[in-house]
Amino acid sequence: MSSLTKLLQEKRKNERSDSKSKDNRPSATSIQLESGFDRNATAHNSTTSITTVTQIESDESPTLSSSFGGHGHFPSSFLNVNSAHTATMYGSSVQGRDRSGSMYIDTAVVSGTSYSSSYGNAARSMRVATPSSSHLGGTKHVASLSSSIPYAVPNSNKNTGTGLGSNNSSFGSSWTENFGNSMPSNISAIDSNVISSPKVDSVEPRFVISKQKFQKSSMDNAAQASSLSRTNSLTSQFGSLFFSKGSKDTQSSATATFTSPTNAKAASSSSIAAATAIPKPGRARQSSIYSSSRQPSGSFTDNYLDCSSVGHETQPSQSVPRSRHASVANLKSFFKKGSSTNIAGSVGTFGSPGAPPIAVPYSSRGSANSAFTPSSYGSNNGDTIYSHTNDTSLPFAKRYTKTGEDLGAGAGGSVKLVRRIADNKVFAVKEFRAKFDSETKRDYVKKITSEYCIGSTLRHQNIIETIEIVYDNNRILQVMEYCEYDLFAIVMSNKMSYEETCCCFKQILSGVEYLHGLGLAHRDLKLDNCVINEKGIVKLIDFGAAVVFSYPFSKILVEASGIVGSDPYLAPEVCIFSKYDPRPVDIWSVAIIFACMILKKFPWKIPKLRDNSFKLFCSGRDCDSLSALVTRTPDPPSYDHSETPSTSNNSPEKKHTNNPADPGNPNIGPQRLYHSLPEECQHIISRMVDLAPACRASIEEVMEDPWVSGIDACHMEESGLTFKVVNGTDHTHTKVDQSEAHIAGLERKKKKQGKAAPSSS
Ligand SMILES: Nc1ncnc2c1ncn2[C@@H]1O[C@H](COP(=O)(O)OP(=O)(O)OP(=O)(O)O)[C@@H](O)[C@H]1O
Repeated sequence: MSSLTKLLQEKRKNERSDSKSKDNRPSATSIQLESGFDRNATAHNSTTSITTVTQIESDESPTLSSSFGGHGHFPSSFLNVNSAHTATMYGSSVQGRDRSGSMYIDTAVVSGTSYSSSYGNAARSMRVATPSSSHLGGTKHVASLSSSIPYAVPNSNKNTGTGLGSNNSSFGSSWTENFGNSMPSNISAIDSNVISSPKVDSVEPRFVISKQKFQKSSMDNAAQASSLSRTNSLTSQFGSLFFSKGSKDTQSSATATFTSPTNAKAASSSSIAAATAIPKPGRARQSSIYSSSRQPSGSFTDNYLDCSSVGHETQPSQSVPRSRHASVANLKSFFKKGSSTNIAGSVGTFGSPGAPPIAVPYSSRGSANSAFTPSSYGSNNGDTIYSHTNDTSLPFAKRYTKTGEDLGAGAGGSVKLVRRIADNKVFAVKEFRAKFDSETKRDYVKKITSEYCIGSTLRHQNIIETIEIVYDNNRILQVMEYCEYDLFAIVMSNKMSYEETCCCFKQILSGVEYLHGLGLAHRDLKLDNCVINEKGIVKLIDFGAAVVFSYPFSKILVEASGIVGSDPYLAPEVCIFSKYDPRPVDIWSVAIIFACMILKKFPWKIPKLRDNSFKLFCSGRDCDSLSALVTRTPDPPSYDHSETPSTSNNSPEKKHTNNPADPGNPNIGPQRLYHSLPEECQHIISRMVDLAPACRASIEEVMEDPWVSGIDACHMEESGLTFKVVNGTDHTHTKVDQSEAHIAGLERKKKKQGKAAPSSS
C-alpha cells in the first residue's frame, strides 16, 4: 500500500529523530503502533510505488516471551518493513532490482531457465487432493487435478556453465568484505552462491516469431475460436469498455462483444496490433502477463485473447510444450463455461446477494441453474460486466451510495466503502487504477481482467467474494463483500492470542488449499492481503498477481515467471529463477505471514544473501551454495530405516563446507527462524520455508500436519439453506476500533494527529 508505506516511512523518520533526541533509549525499543502515531506529527509527502522495505534488525533475536503472549510490543523493524508494496519486475535481472548498488552476488536470475523441467522426477508422493471446497474442518473433499502435479524439482543437470548447478561461477565477495563485523565471529555464513546466468549464444529458431507470423497465428487463433469462450471474448470486452467506446475503431459495443464471434474476431485483430507493441514495465506490480508476453514461446499468441491468460502464465514450460489449440481449450475449460455468454454462471448457484461465500467444487461451477441471467451482465445498461445480483437494471450510482470512507489504496487501485441502497448493506468497492502512461493498453486490460476473472470465479469462505463488476463513468469497479478489519491492523494491535493467530493461519491455509485445488496460485500472499470480518472469518484479497498453474484435466504444470510479490514474503526461488512453480511460493509466503503474526517482525526483508538475516538462515546447512540448497530434490524413499533422511544421498554437499551445521546455535541455519516459534509448529513451518521448493511442504501436507489439523479454527458450516459461523472454542477474535481497522484509517488518524500536534505544541 502506498499509504502504508508512507505511514511507515514517516514513522521511521520520526523514530530516527526520536532516537537522536533520546539517546538513551535502546535502539530496539518496542513501539506500539498508536504511540508511534502519537509521536509522528509531521505530514508525509513521499510516495513510492515499488516495494521499499527499508530496514530490518537482522541480528535482533525475536523475543518470543514478549510477543507470544499477545502483550509484547513490536520491534520497530516490523513496523518499518511491513506492508511492502507488491512489486514485480519482469524481464529484468534481480540485480536490476537491487537499489543499494551493493556488490553482493546473491542471486542471479537464470534467464530462461526453468527448474521444473524435471518435476516429474520428484520423489514426492502424488496425492489425491482435498481441495478446500471443503469447509474448514468440514468433510467435503473433491479430487484435485492440479495437486497431482508434484512440486517442481530444480533441474540441476543442466549443462555445466550455463544453468543451475553449474559450478563455474565465481564466488561473490567474501563475508567480511561485505558485512565487516556485523556478524557474530563464531559463525560462518554462505557468502555467495554459484548460480550463474546462462550464456545465450544464439536464440533457438523456435523462439523467434516474426511479426507477420505472429499476426497470422493470432488471426488463425481467433478464427478457430469462432465459438468463443467467455474467456476469449472477455478481454475484448474490457478492451472495448476502456478504449473503444466512442472511438472510431470501435468494432463492437461492449455488450455485443460478449456473444458475437465476429466481433470477437474483430476485437482480436485490434488486440493483435496492441500485442505487437513491446510492453514497458509499469510502476509496481503488473500483470504477470507482462512477463509471459515477453517470454518467447510457441504459444505466445495464446496469451492475449483470453482473459484467463491475464495474470496466468499460459506460456507453458519450455520442457512441456503445449499447443496453441490445447491452450485455448484449456482456458475454456478452466473457466468451465456451459455457454459463451453466461459469464455469471462461473460462480455457480450461490448467487443470492449477501449470501455467505461458500466453497464450490470446481466441478460444480458453471452449473445450469445459476442464479444469473445473461441480462445481469450488461445487455440492459451496458454497465454491469459481471453481477452476483439479479438487479442490475439501474446504473451503479443509483444502486450504491458512497460512504466516503477510504479503505485502502495500492498498486491496483483504491478501495472504498459503499452502501447498497436496496438493503443498506455495506460493501467494499475497488476502483481499478487508470492506465499508466508507461503501460500498454493490452497489459492494462489484462491486469484488470485477471482480477475480474478470478474474482468472479472463486467461491470459498476464505476468499473474498466479488458481488459485481461494473463499468461506470470510465471506471471499472469491483464490488466485494466488506470485511471489517485488515489482518494487518489486527496484528498491529498486538492483542492477538496465540490461538487466534493459529486460527487465522489455518484459515489462510484453507484459502490457499482451495486456490491450489483449482490450479490457481495467489503469488502475493501477505498480511496486507488478508482481511477479516466481524465473525472472525479471514478472506484473501487481491488476485492481481494470481496465476493458473494447472488447467482442469491436465497434469502439466504451467510455471509462473516474474518477480511478483512483496519482498519480505518472497520465496527465494522467485528471485533466482525466471520460471518457477508458484505453489511452493504461496506456501513460503504463508509461513512468513505466520512468523510475522507470532514474532511481530519479518524474519528478513528480502530473501537474498545480501540480507544478513536471510544469509544466516541459509547458512549452517553443510553447504556453501545457495543454488545447491534451492535446487535440492526430495530424498528417494528409503527402506533402510537406519539412515535418517537428512543424511541421505540428496543432502547438500557436506565435504569441505565452510558452513557446517550447528543445530545448537539458534542464530544460524533453519532454526534461526523457527527456534522462536512454539515447538508444536516448528516442524511444519520449517518444511514450509524449506529453501528447496521441490522439498517444501505442499498445501496438502501442511493441512495434514497434526498441529495444523488440530487448530480449532473458525469456519462456516452449512445449516440447512444457510451457513453459520462456527467459532473456534479456544479463542475470540480481536477487534479494533473501526477508525484504525484498515490501513487507510490508520493513515487518516495519523494525519489528524499530525494536524493537531503543531497547534497544541
Ligand atoms: N473486501 C474488502 N473489505 C475490506 N477492506 C478491503 C477489501 N478489499 C480491499 N480492502 C482494503 O483495501 C486495501 C487495498 O486493497 P487491494 O490489496 O485489493 O489493492 P491493491 O491496489 O491491489 O493493493 P496492492 O498494492 O497490494 O496490490 C487492502 O489492503 C484493504 O485494506
